[in-house]
Amino acid sequence: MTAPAVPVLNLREVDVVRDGAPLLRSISLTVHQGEHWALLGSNGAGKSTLLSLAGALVHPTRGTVEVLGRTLGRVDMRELRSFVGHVDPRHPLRSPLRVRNVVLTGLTNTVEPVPRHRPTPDQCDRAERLLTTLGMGGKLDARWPTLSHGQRGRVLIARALMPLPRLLLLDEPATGLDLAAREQLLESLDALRRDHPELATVLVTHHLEELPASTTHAMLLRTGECLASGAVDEVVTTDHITKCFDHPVHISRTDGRWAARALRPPHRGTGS
Ligand SMILES: Nc1ncnc2c1ncn2[C@@H]1O[C@H](COP(=O)(O)OP(=O)(O)OP(=O)(O)O)[C@@H](O)[C@H]1O
Repeated sequence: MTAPAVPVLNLREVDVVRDGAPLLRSISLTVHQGEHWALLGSNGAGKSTLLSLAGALVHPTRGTVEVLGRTLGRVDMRELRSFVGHVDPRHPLRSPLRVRNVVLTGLTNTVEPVPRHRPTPDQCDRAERLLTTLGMGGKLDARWPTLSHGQRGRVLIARALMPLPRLLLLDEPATGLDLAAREQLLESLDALRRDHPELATVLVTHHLEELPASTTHAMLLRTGECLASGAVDEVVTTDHITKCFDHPVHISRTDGRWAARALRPPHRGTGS
């Protein structure tokens, strides 16, 4: 009998308190390889705080957080971080690096290339393959400042994947994208998940329309507490989302994708 795989991420009864304010309360979450979680909730619900725990950027105030089997507080957080892909849409690159070189900075986890670091031919091939999977194969030599927001987002995902992370964290990756760019990004994420079945991902968003069809699980956060968590079709329901956003909405799923529509109060006619 094989031993059960160690979860990629495991939070048990986690509280985060900052300046006396509870940001997360009693959160438990277990993510296994091959699972693709959506973290949903309104502004200030605690999604980014939870993602910071998963990315080994902050410690919990109470409870236990294990990232890739290592317990926060007992490991070198900086080293652990290098095994987690974290896509930050506010990537602070200013120089006109070529796309392939932006992706290679993922190996050193730096914004600019490290002067004496020479990637191997295998690593260069891998950067190209990732960019191709993400639909950027035609832009390998384009310069960073010339890319659109959507193209930058896809390059940053390839960059985060360079060190072969087992966990990829995506903080609102579709924010600010136009319709076509959003759809391309979501298709790229679906393709990535197909090509890397061992990868686990956690994606934060406010918008159900920004969930890739390959999403397998979801957690709903409301003012720092977990409202529902588990298989996506049991969690992303009209009832749960209405409670989560404190607003009456109707949720539908078509061809794998979700849509939310606000319910209006019944129209009162003026006649009779
Ligand atoms: N260092 C801090 N000290 C005090 N409060 C904080 C701190 N960091 C975040 N907060 C507060 O914690 C709450 C949760 O923040 P967080 O960024 O995790 O929410 P979020 O769900 O990601 O929100 P959004 O969707 O708006 O990005 C917010 O009310 C925020 O103002």
